[in-house]
Amino acid sequence: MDERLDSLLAHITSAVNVIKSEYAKKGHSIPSLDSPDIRPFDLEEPNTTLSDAMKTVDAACEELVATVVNPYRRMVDHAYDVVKRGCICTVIDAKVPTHLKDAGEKGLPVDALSEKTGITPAKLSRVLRYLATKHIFREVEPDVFANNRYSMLLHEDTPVSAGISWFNEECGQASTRLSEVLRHPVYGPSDDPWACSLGRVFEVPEGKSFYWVIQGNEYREKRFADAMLGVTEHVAGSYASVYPWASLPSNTTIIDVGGGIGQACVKLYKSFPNLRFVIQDLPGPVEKGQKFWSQHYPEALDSGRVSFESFDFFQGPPISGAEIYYLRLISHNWKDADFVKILSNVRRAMGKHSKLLIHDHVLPEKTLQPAAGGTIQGVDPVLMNKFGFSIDVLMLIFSNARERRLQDFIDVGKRSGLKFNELYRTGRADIVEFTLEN
Ligand SMILES: C[S@@+](CC[C@H](N)C(=O)[O-])C[C@H]1O[C@@H](n2cnc3c(N)ncnc32)[C@H](O)[C@@H]1O
Repeated sequence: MDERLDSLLAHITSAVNVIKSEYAKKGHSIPSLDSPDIRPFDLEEPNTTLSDAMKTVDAACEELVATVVNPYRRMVDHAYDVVKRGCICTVIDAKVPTHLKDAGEKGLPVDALSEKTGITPAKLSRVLRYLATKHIFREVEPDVFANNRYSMLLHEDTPVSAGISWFNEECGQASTRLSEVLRHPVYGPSDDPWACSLGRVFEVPEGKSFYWVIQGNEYREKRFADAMLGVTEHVAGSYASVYPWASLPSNTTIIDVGGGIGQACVKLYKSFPNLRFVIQDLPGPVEKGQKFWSQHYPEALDSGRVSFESFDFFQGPPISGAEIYYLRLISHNWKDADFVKILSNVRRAMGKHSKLLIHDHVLPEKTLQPAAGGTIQGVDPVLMNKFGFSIDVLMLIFSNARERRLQDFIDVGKRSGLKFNELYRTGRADIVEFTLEN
């Protein structure tokens, strides 16, 4: 056991040195937790070296803690996650990070925050103090709180806050039903989206999915679109730099299938003038997407480089004959049979030279086997293989679907008449490229 502990400590030290040197290349040190300012790598795409080092620290510290602390205490700590969830919901709903923004590093006394939020000072103080112990907010002096690097992400203007609010409310409620649903004689064995935990919480009718819950509900639809803006960027990895977008010919058209409000296209639009984009989704997201782009990038719509078109990927193919069909974070929402329907519809639109890109988590074949990739020297492959499993279970809760291994993607591709071409590792969700089988 001592050997494993020594190895974990060595991995942590070496990975932290990699992180320090990546910041140093940008002329910075690793930002202090107290700083609410935006720092390098907060917004830009992480490179794979940095993201592998961060993953290593994350997984190694978790294993280290699990090894050395009292298991009883640790298990109870896991149960205390419900406390964290309740407190995070409270500060988002009461807009605490927004109220603290102008107060800067000095922060605000809890009495002043109480006036703004309507929450009793003594109770608000306990919520904020607990979160401060988890490095979300800072207690500057007794009963005076300030934003820090983490609480700033919960500010109402950040898409991350919409994502967390969505996670906490819709997925949070659904997760409390997981045990009951998995043991239910009808819902348990089913792999239909309506029969999952979230489906049962929101009474989704047979044949429908989570998207039925939000369709036409202005608040839920907008929050989901905003959530995807922040959450999907976080899981997308270095997709703009890893895939050879720049080498695609001028005027290459990307069809972003189920592209929401076109969030994945923003970065590509800004970085690659050779690309044009058609974002296809259900009517609600399409309408919100048109609004979003006309507000932030009107020239994209005016020039015709970005356009929107409603469609239902179960009912028919997207626009035909484009060079690239791009499906980001679509596959993990659907069971194999449904995903094959979607892919088969996309295949009908593809030409001889079209490529189809599935951008989603690619799970390791086995968690306890060396991962493919791992770009930092001395990286422990077993530590690197721990990621992707929380979102896999989230998909079970959310839609009875799952994350897939590379072989699973190759199999569903084959069933849809598609041939696997190449895997592009991005450090988070990866890109799997297919072409037509014949
Ligand atoms: C998890 S989101 C991913 C959005 C976007 N691709 C991204 O990566 O940010 C799934 C998207 O699939 C869309 N979608 C769900 N059902 C659909 C359907 N039947 N036809 C077309 N789009 C659909 C949703 O509206 C949503 O925008």
